[in-house]
Amino acid sequence: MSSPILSVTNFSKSYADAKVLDSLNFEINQGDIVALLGRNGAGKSTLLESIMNLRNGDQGQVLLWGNKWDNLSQAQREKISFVAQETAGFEWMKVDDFLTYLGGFFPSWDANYCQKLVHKWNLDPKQRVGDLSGGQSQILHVIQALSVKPDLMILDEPVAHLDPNIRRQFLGELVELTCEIGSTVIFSSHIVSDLERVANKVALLMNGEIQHYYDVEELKASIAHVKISTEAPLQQTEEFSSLINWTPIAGGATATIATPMKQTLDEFKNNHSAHIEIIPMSLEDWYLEVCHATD
Ligand SMILES: Nc1ncnc2c1ncn2[C@@H]1O[C@H](COP(=O)(O)OP(=O)(O)OP(=O)(O)O)[C@@H](O)[C@H]1O
Repeated sequence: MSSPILSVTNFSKSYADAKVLDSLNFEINQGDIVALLGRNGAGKSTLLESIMNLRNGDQGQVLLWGNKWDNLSQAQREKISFVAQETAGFEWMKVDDFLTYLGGFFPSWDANYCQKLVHKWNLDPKQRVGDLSGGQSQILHVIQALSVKPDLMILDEPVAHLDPNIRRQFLGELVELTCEIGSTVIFSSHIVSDLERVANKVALLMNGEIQHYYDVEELKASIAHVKISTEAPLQQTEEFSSLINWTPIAGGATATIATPMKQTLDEFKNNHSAHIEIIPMSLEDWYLEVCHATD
């Protein structure tokens, strides 16, 4: 088994009296593309910035390649890309000068790839960084992150301002990069449909902890809505484990389930003379249901 690239152990972080991260545990292996989900204010940026050593925790530790940040080698640090949610600075520089300047800090910088992305995503190399729109500025920082050809990429809502076309192209670049050089990626996003396209893991941050951490394909295969038709309203039964919700209706019940349930459903059908309809569910539906269940 490969050892984790990132391991966060028992990590807590408060701002004044408000505990945002609460004894959080989290690991990422090489080559994973992890989508970090959570409501506004859940603490996603705090977690990503803590991983980047931009925030001090109250307790616990963050290890990258088994080392605390201070013990990382220069070579390891140079292979980490970070795009913050808010980016500012270098407003006076032209796009191409800005990228050339930053590229100088990273030995693995791929200038040809960088130029290709600038062209592909229609940035004007001679435009001033300060004059870029919100979306263009995000593209610029995403290009910077990709051009490092990093081992580890940490992206805080990298696609929030991108139009759907560029969003899809960017997500494609992420996948290519992980295939090409084995990059590991963690990105936060509110666009759940995107994660189905690229992420192989999904982590849901709630109440200061990673409360759900799944392999995306396994999760997709195990979640479903079920509509159970019986003669009378049906109260929740013990037969179903891992229920996300259960609603009795006039002729039976509707439920959302979260584990492979073929055998349970068959047994239930026989025991209760019920008709069961299984309706596939998107990850977005799953996310909304899980959040709703905790309201
Ligand atoms: N520097 C700070 N000082 C005080 N409180 C802060 C600070 N930074 C963040 N917070 C608070 O911590 C909580 C978590 O914020 P954070 O930005 O990490 O959440 P998030 O999940 O990234 O949110 P969003 O999805 O809205 O970007 C919020 O309640 C926020 O107001």
